[in-house]
Amino acid sequence: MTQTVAVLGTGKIGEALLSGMIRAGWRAADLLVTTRRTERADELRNRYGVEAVSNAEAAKRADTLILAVKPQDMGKLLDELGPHVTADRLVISAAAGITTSFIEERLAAGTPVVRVMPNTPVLVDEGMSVISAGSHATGDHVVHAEEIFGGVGKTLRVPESQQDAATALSGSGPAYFYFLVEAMTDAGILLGLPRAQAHDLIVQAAIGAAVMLRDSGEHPVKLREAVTSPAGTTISAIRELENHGVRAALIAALEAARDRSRELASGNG
Ligand SMILES: NC(=O)C1=CN([C@@H]2O[C@H](COP(=O)(O)OP(=O)(O)OC[C@H]3O[C@@H](n4cnc5c(N)ncnc54)[C@H](O)[C@@H]3O)[C@@H](O)[C@H]2O)C=CC1
Ligand SMILES: O=C(O)[C@@H]1CCC=N1
Repeated sequence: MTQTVAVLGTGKIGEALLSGMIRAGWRAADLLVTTRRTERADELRNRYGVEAVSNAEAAKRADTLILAVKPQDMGKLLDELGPHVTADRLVISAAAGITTSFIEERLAAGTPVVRVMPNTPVLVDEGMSVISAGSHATGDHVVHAEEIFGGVGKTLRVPESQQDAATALSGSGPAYFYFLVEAMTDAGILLGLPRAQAHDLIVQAAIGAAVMLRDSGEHPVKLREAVTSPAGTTISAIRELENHGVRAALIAALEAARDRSRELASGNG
């Protein structure tokens, strides 16, 4: 049976997902998008050949609705969708913080809702999407969400109580690595390297380290120890990282992201 999937609120993550679904073999004819601005709708139509419709139209025509608006816009979107979404639709939310119960309360009784926290590497099919079922979602609904998000990376099921933590680690995760690359590139410049060269060296170190983390099966401590020669360069750097509390800073940063995700649950921001 052909399934129609609509992305509601096709901004950064909505478009990343849409482009990934098309790469994964979804037909543009089976995809719908909604946007707030008509210029954005035209852009998406031209770029992907998908039809842009109103939220109400998407609710009528699509079997699966992926809500990709900001948490602060979710209440308004659900007010708009409420009268049009029947309980035979599957609603998937990608919004940080917003709980499945927040959505269930605003839609027809019994509507299945699945909460997913993806991240931007879905753009290169290396995404991580963390998935939780709401109270009316069945195993089949979760499998359907896994089919959609699994086309653009890995998926992981967690209880919804862990979603705010997963958002801090994985949803926001890529930003921390970009931040590190940016800071390390600055260090390269301080040490006298041209910016472009410093950037390339750090990016390749990051890719090499990431592939080793993924493929070697070794604990990160072991991998770090293999780089850290006695009385060598690496240990001098590690001592400075510890002196400056980088480990504690990262723990505090991720805790703050988790707390912010909890705050967003109200939909008020
Ligand atoms: N950017 C990221 O890395 C990730 C974002 N998310 C979640 O995805 C959601 C969207 O985030 P971004 O894509 O970064 O934001 P964004 O601002 O780029 O996209 C949101 C889009 O929704 C549109 N929109 C708002 N209200 C609408 C309505 N009533 N009807 C139709 N369109 C509407 C906006 O015009 C905008 O284009 C957020 O809830 C965020 O928590 C989740 C994982 C990762
Ligand atoms: O920063 C945010 O709120 C969104 C959710 C996870 C990544 N970006």
